[in-house]
Amino acid sequence: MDDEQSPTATWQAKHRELYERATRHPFILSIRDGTVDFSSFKRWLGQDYIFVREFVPFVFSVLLKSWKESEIKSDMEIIFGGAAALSDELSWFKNEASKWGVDLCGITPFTANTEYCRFLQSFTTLDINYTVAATAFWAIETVYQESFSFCIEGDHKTPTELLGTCQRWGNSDFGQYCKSLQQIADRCLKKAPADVVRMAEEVFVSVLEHEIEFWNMSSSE
Ligand SMILES: Cc1ncc(CN)c(N)n1
Repeated sequence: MDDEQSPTATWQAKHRELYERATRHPFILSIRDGTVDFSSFKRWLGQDYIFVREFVPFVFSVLLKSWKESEIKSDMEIIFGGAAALSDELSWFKNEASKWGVDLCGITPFTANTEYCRFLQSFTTLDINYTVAATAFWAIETVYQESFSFCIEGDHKTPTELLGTCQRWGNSDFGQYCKSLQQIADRCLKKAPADVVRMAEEVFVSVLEHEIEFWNMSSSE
């Protein structure tokens, strides 16, 4: 797709500074240069497990909206693929937590996580349309894809213990999946009325802000 006609690519350029703060956060840079504090990684792991549990109903609500509102059948299949993968993802968190000695039952969500989860919940209502929800979904997945793929690209010094985590979201299949979500969002945005496009852009910015806060929370004491 031509970038000039892609609303999502236009926003990535327009909000470049914020976008870089979300996808090149110091926490991610510390993984890539090998200086990461493992206690920060463990904090991220426990908090992200809580987030992903909340992400499940969010993704299924996007799936439901696509079934109701999209005339393109492949949308549902792509989103269902993402939804189905979440079961494996939760198992991965449990496995990883036991490797790192993180007790997932004893974790209290930090404020940044609670606020992000509340934001996710706000999309599950019927009045939020498919275009806006699909844009949020694309943005959430893409921040992780761009962040973690950077940790395994080029001349990285990512610790061996963290390579599996980085590959989970940084692998090329996940990158392709994010591109498919971007195409869905772009197609919907191109035919959406101006107020919906405006709302979707606000949602894109909010996702970036929540992601930055999530990294901040993970990397601070
Ligand atoms: C905070 C956050 N953002 C995105 C993802 C990718 N699903 C995640 N696991 N956690």
